[in-house]
Formats: sequence, structure tokens, C-alpha cells
Amino acid sequence: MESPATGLLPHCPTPAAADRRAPYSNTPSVLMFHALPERIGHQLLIVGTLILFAGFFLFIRQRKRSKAYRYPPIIDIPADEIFTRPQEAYESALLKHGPVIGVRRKGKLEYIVDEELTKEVLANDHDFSFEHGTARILNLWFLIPLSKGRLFKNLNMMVAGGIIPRIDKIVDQVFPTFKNRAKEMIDESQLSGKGVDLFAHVHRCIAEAMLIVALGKHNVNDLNLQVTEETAHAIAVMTGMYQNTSSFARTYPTLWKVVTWVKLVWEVIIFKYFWVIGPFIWKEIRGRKYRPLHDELDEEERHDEPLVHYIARMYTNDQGRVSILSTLWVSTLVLAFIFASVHQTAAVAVWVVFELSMRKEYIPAIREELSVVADSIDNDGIQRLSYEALRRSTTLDSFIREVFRTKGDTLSVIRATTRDVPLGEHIIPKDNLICPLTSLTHRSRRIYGKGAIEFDPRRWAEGPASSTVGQGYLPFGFGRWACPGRILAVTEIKMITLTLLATSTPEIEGGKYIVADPLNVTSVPPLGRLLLHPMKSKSELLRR
Ligand code: HEM
Repeated sequence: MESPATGLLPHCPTPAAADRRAPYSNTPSVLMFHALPERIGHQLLIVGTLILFAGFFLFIRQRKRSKAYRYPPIIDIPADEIFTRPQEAYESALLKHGPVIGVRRKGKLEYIVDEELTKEVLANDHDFSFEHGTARILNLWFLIPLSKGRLFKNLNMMVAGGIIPRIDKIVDQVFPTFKNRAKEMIDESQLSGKGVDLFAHVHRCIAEAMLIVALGKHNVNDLNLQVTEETAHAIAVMTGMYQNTSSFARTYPTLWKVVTWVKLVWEVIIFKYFWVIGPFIWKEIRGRKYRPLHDELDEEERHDEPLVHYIARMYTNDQGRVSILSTLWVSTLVLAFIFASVHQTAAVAVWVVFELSMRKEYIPAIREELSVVADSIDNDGIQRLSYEALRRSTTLDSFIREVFRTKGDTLSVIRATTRDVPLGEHIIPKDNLICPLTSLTHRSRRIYGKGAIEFDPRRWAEGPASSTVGQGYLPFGFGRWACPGRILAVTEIKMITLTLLATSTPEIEGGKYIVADPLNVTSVPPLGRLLLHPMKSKSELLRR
């Protein structure tokens, strides 16, 4: 019976009314409806049921969504395994939990992806930033805001515009350096009867060549060369290239960073690089006027232009002058160029020469090719090589490409997420580092067939060249930011190999080398000493 005032049923329903509602009244939740008018009660019941259904539907959808896009699993791989057998450790973790997993290394969380997701990560620079990832892993994050986000763009521009277009002239300028350093090495090995430290020699040779490229031959002297070498080494240390090989650096990464940076910035960057090389750059830049980049130089001017002049042209004002602040920035770019061009190329050159020493069966064909492509031969029996000759040495090129592919790169390219990015069935949270496990791509059966793990340079006989990047070949990265210096790097490695092979046969002391850092094979050269057996005669040259 309804109350006339409220329209509600009385609190104690009459027995008759209670009977009428008996089917509902068994469940306590429905009891409240007894307090409502019958029509409204039914409506509420329907609405309630609908709400329940809607809630249930939303719950299921949310579950589905969170299932489709959940964070990747965080896998604990013991540090010892990461540093001693990274390829196996990461590969088996990905096989079990993949295709994307989070792993902590040196206190940092990194997401690792398998071969299937590699292209997506490397090619989508919008969501997976090369600049932020690389700056963070190299401990150079502070340079991004300092350069208003232009650091890598400037580096790219100076290499792609200031070096690659004049590579043939550069080879003419630096080939004598490669020839002389090869002779020095062979003499040292012969005189001492012992193996030489190949990395030290090659590092010095490339540092000298890059100093010529950067500042011009007239600015090269012993002190500048020594400082360039020390600078390249210091930045390699500061950016963590050797961090895996020091247990102090692995255990206390932050403390290690502070100590190393304070020491090396002070001792090498300020007191050596800026103190010794700085004045040469200052003189070159402030001592004359420059035409801006869009003002085309004639062929000859362009060919003789040292890199520092090209960079100055990037920053010249209307009067053709470069401001003091820009001059400082140009010095920083030259510093970055020294680092980018010297250390890694030297490390990878060691890989190529060591592999050739272990696989002597490839030497005769490479030597034969050398005699075919060389422009001329000097009195010491050493061939003169132009860029064109080096480009045509395709047998050596195939060997280099195969060494690059098989040397065991693991986490060699890196990106950072710019937002929460869906990847496969996961979400990678914003501001996190993410790297493909390169070994999976380089040894992929899908890409390279059954013999994927075998060393076989013949697979590249018809190309592509060792400097050509591709989905299945990542030593120089992939996508918009693939290494702009790769043609120069390969050209230098060819000069090193061919000037050694021209008059000697390499052999590793003790018959084998040691991989110093399996997690960073591209930056830390393998260990071993190289014997260089001089060739006795031209006929031997053709036979061996
Ligand atoms: C064998 C030697 C070298 C190797 C293995 C190598 C490898 C790489 C890799 C993997 C990247 C990152 C690409 C990516 O993440 O997609 C890179 C970037 C870069 N490399 Fe190299 N590189 C070598 C030599 C050189 C040389 C000789 C130069 C300079 C002439 C150079 C200049 C740069 C620069 C400036 C970048 C930053 C990317 C950009 O600014 O576009 N590299 N390199």
C-alpha cells in the first residue's frame, strides 16, 4: 500500500503484498525494491541489470585490452651471464619470454626485442628516438638540450656534406699515412720478431688521417697527433666503451661515471684538446671569412676544404664571420668527429685483420685483386690506391661484410621511447631504452638460410657492398640515423688491410685472439698480437 505523501510502500509490507513479491524476496539485494512502488522497482531492476551488464562488458574489454597491451616481462639475467655470454643469455631469455623483455644492466632497465620487432624499432624514429637513446647510453644526454636538440643533426650534416662528397680527395690525402704506418708495423714486427699491438698502431694511423681530414695537413704535428689520440681514447672511456670490462664500473656505475668524467674532462678535454687543438681551430675559423653553405664552391676549392672550414660555413653570419660562441661549438663538433671516426673504425679494423689472419685461405684472392685494381706500384712494391681502386676491391669487401655480420654484435644499436609505445602485444613505457638483439638478425635463418651461422663471404659476391645497410645487416645501424661515416670507415679498413697484405702475411701470435668484451665487440677490439711476416719477393707475393 503506497503512502500518499511519499508514494513509497510502508516499511512493513502487508502479508498479501509480501506474498505477491515472494519470487524476488529470497535474495536480500532485491528486498530494497520492496520499499519502492512496483513500476519503479521494475524499472530500477532493469536499469540495474543493464548497468551490471555494461560494467561486466567494460571489465572484459579492459581485461582484453590490458592483456593485449601489457608491459613486457622483466627478466632477471645474472650480471655474470650478461657480461660473459650475452648472446646466449639474451637469446634464451627472448626465446622463453619474448618477443620483448626488460632486463636490468648496470642499474639501468633496457627493453630488448627479437628479430621480428627489430625493423619497427629502428625505422620508427618518431616513437623510438635515436638521438635520445644514443645520447643516454653514451652518457652525453646533457648535450641534447645544450645544442637545442641539434647535436646529431649537425654531426650528420658535417659528415654527409663535408666528408662523403669529397671521399676521393680524402683518400688521396691520407693514403700515404696508411702506407707509412703499415710499413712501420711490419718493420717493428720483423725487428723484434714479436707480434705488434695492432689496435695501438691502427688507432694512431686513423687518428692521423682524421686530423688531416679535420684540420688540413698543415696543422698536423706530433703534439696534435698525440692529443688527438688521447682525446679519442678519453671520449671512448667517458662514453662507457670500456665500462663492461671494469668490475668497479659495472658494480658502481654512477660513482664510476662521476670519477671518470671529472678526471678526463679536466685532464684531457680541457687541458689537452681545448688547450692544444683549440688554438688551431680558433685560428682557422676566426682568421678568415667564409662563404655560407648554400654558396657553392668551385670543384677545386671544395676538394681542398678541410672539415673545419666546412663546419665554419655551417655557422657563418652575413658578414662571412663565425661568432665566438659558434667557434666553441665548432670545436665541440670537431671533438665529436674525432671520437666518432677514430675509435670504432680502429676496433673494427682489428676484427677484419685478425679474422683474415685466422682464415688465410682468403688471402691469395684478395692479393690478386689488389694487383688488378691498384693504380700503380711504387719502388717498395706497394700499390697506390685511389678511392676508385678501393671501391673496386669487391673480394675484400665481401670478406669485410661477412666479418661485420658474424663478429657477434649484440646490443649495438639503441633507441629511447618518446611516449608509451605499443609494440607487438606490449606497451613500452615512455623514456625507456630499447635495443634489438642484433645477433638474432645477423644469424637469422629466415634471412640467411640454413647456413646463416657459417662464415661465407661468397654470399656477398654479387653485393651489396659492406657499407650498405639493410634489414638483415645492422653493423652501421638502420633507418634515418644509419651511420653517415660508413663509407669512410670501410675505405679506411680496406687501406689498412691492403697496405699490410701488399708486403706481409699476418699471423696472430699463439694462433688465436680473445674477445675482450662479448657485449661490446664493435667498440672493444679483440685481444692478440699480430706477427707480420714480410714477403721476400714479388713472385712470393703472387704465390702466398
Ligand atoms: C667501422 C666503423 C663504424 C661503425 C661500426 C659505426 C657504427 C655506427 C652505428 C651503429 C651508428 C648508429 C646508427 C643507428 O643507431 O641506426 C653510428 C652512428 C654514427 N656514426 Fe658511425 N660507425 C663507424 C664509423 C664512423 C665514422 C668513420 C664516422 C665519421 C666519419 C662515423 C660517424 C657517425 C655519426 C656522426 C653517427 C651519428 C648518426 C648521425 O649523426 O647520423 N661513424 N655509427
